[in-house]
Amino acid sequence: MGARDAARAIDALRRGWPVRVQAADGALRLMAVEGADSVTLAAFDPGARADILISAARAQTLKLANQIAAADPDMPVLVARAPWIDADVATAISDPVLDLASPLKGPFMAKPLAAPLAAKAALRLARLAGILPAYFATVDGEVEAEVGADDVDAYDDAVHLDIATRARLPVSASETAEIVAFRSPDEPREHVALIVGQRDSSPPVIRLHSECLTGDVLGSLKCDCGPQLHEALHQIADSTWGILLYLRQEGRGIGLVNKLRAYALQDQGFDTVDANVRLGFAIDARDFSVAARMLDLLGVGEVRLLTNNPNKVTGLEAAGIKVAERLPIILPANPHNERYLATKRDRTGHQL
Ligand SMILES: Nc1nc2c(ncn2[C@@H]2O[C@H](COP(=O)(O)OP(=O)(O)OP(=O)(O)O)[C@@H](O)[C@H]2O)c(=O)[nH]1
Ligand SMILES: [Zn+2]
Repeated sequence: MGARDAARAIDALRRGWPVRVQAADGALRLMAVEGADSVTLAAFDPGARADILISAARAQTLKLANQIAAADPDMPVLVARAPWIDADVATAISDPVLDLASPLKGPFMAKPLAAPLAAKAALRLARLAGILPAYFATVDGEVEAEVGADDVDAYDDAVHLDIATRARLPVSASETAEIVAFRSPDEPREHVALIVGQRDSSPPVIRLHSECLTGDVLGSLKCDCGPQLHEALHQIADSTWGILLYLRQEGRGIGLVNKLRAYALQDQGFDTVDANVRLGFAIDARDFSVAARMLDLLGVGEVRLLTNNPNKVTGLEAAGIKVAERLPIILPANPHNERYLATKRDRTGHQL
């Protein structure tokens, strides 16, 4: 059933219920380590035999990666269950934020993965669910939801997006603005576009803004999102016409809770790139084809893009939108986001 199965599996995982992930090479029965306690773990795995599936990056931190000679550096790793590994120890194995507070005891043993494709799909599913990429893993037993590796990919597919509704929305940057909401039958995040000014045949000034609750709403000084959002709206309002696409890609696509985990790691000295990697995620998990699909639905094929991020330009172009011009959007740093901006410049290719 495609994305619908992925949606059910995501819902189950977030509730701490077991799911089965199937791929061409086999299946895994899984329960998220996040939120598991002795009661739910005993129900999932009465014999206390479930192993623990973690990301390659986490295995590396735990010095487990070289126990298994994997040709693929992104291959998840299965940590063999030992009698002393309970829900708390499994949480410590999974969550790098706890490393300073509770140094890991070990020794941990990695064991071969019987279904590597299923394991990889399980980690993709964790990102979509916004949970830590770590599971208790068995093969047999009851589950709440079953999902195939292809279903996981279908869930992320922007093609099913459609315009749900539109309305006039005067905003402080411009009284001539219209909001357009987009919906996908497959997943609940609702992206929106704010069209500002009088549409004509010239390419609009566009900003792709990825959601940042802390910056956009709370005025966080750790990033540049809030000021960029307002600056973008004003630059768009000063142009003939333009569109702000507000994309529900919190935390560069890892979700709010995982972004806040990344912040906790930044409090311990890691930068924004290393924090993501340490959690077991890609440096940037966003897919800008969703923005291209939104522009498509708005009948826009060519844009002038407000960004410092070359990946946004290539992402849009790869999805068929012509980027006639890149317009920089640079704002003064503050003492709290200086390092973040420097990391974007030095490690993720932002042109700052
Ligand atoms: N994972 C993670 N996400 C972060 C962190 N700081 C900010 N973000 C997220 O990063 C995204 C910032 O998005 P944008 O400003 O649209 O993109 P950008 O890649 O900085 O590119 P620009 O167009 O040049 O601003 C938002 O989704 C934020 O929630 C962090 O330390 N870790
Ligand atoms: Zn931000």
